[in-house]
Amino acid sequence: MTSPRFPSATILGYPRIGPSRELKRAVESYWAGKIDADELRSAERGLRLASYKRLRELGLTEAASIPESFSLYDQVLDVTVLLGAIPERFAGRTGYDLYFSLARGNDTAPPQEMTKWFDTNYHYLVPEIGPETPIGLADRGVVERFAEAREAGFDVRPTLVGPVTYLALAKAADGAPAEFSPLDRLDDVVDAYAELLGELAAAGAEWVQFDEPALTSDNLPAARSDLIAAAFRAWQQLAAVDPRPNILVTTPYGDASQAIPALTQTGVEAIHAAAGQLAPFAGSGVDFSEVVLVAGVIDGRNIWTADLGRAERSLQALEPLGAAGVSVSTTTSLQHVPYNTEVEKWDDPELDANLHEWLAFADQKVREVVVLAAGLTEGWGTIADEVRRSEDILARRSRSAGVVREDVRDRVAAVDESLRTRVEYAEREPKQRERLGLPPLPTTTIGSFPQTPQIRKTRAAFNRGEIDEAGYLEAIRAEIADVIALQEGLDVDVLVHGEPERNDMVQYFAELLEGFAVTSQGWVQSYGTRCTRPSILWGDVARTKPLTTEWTAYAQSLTDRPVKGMLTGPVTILAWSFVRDDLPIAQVADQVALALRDEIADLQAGGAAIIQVDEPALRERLPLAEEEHEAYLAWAVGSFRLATAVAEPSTQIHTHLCYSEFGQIIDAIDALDADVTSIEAARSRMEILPELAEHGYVRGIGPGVWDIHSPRVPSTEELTELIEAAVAAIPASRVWVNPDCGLKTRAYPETKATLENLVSAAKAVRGRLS
Ligand code: MET
Ligand SMILES: [Zn+2]
Repeated sequence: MTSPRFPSATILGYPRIGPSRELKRAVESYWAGKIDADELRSAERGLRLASYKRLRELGLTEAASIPESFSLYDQVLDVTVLLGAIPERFAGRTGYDLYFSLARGNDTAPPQEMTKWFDTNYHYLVPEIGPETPIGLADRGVVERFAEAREAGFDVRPTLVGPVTYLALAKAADGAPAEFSPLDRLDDVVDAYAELLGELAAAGAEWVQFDEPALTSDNLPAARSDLIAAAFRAWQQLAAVDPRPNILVTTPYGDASQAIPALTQTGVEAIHAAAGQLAPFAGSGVDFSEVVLVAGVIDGRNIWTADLGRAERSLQALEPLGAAGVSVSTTTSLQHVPYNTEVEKWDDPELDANLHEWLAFADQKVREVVVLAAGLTEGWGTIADEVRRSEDILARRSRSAGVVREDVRDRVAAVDESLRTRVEYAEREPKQRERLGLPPLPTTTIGSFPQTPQIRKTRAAFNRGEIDEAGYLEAIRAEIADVIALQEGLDVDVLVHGEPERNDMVQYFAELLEGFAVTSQGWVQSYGTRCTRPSILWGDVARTKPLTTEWTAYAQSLTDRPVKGMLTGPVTILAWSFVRDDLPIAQVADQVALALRDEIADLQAGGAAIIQVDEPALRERLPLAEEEHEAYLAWAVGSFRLATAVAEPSTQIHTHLCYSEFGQIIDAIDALDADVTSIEAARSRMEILPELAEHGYVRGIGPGVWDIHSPRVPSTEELTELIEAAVAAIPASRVWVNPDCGLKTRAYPETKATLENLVSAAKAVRGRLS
């Protein structure tokens, strides 16, 4: 076999939302009926071509080096449409109507479920596959986009989710037999992909990329060894298709070591993995002589300027493998980082200068890849200046003020187990019961109340300097007063202040703590048209002023009912930020935990009887490799406990988790040692409860009875049933009644109506208990 040439430099994927979120605006305008389908089509096309042009300018000039990684909404949804694997409730729909119905539902059909993509904060739409689901080559978008690019003068590399990963992420369709697994349909998917390969070859595609991150995860329903065996079979079959383009199979996110030997035997021309996972195969006997190794050396998920010297060494370490070729790439798609640091301006001039050189967003990362590829192909001497420059930046970064603070380091070093330990729950419980005097099945909400357009406008006006601080504080106070009055009127037992002062539950804290920077343009797609701006944790974390006490105290001054203090926990603050790479994560987490600990101490001193510390990201960051679970959960749980163990026995600590399949982390949830835990449960109709009961979880639990992801108002009867299901599984004395999550994305009409029903339902069940 002759070894086909793979471009020396590439990336696995590029952000697609648009540098100024143009895609978001176009799609939302289409939904709102402000632009028509033709206008949306031309907006999409414009964005794709602009990306290719930009990537070429940045140095991806070889044929097939630019990935065609655009998606209008989600890359998994794209494959569902490609395969025509459409659940029956969407029958008869086509085009944009079908695509967006699958994503968002319509009058008659609820959307496909959404869940997190591997260990990232990106959400994909879960395919629903049954024994009868149609699967074939139903859509030619991939081929059309290749032709569109070629017509505009770009030789791109079509990129799509691979067959095994697609099915591994699917769930069994409703009504499928119990023993059915979506992976049973692998042959059908492979047939469709084989046909696609033929069409891409006919269109002139030289390379095509298939992403198979499922092969790096132990957290999927199928065992990793089964996934690797399935991939071996699928890729052997696809490699046998003739004619076809050359195939690159990628294995981003987790550790691909287990999958690599099998992939080398399939006949595909190129394999991508992180360089550090490839190098240990030197001398292993695995034969790489027939494959090109596309080595991930630039981290696709962090935002730090790379150490090019280190990257150079990790590329050199691949030489002994004797591969048919080595190319330079990113570890993952760049869809997880913002576009370009150059458009940022940080408010502190010193930080501004520093961060610009310390940070690499997508465009800067493309440059790093291109530089390294030049070193690899033209000799390392040719990039010596760039390597030195990157090393100088890293040296300056490590010496910069605020990166290391002795006071913070000393305090973390002095932490011992006693600081993470409260007295026994058995001792806390009666004290809290007496102090709070709550009825059985107490009602509460998760924290945020609707963020009305009015609040958003006020915040924007404040940020633009159009209203002064006094005016802003007054507006927020008025909002808090309304929310307190509303909850009292509804007869909710434990109140919240509603979080109107928070734009985002992580950014709010990042703005107030030392060691963080927030961006103004650093948008990253979370799902569909939703984007977040992750904060950047660059230095040692310290709390130099209270974070929330003022709002909580004000809210409490308005009512005799308990108002919960409301904080975001250390794991979630880290998970939804870009975290420094120069300090072990466990220490970073403890720094954040100590800052929160001081806040909890202040809230407590101010009289707060209940403090909630949210950890919705606990499950999301569970490492993909099973052998790393224990270490992760140890620091995650440890940091939560360090923050919260400052609470007196009579102070009730709540936590809130959502979006999660809890099974794998039930021990960890227990180990958090919170007095009350609220969890998402409505969508799964309380499925989690028997599991919790079996586990022997003895503290308070608030299974969400209201799915807040849609504006639907559940009836009192429906809510009553769910509460009854809860008290059937768990002793009533421990059950709390609350929604699944915060209400900030909801509007007031459905919020009022549902809370009214929720309080009535709790009272009805309460009445039956006594
Ligand atoms: C994603 S979890 C959200 C928790 C937060 N306290 C809220 O109510 O919005
Ligand atoms: Zn939540």
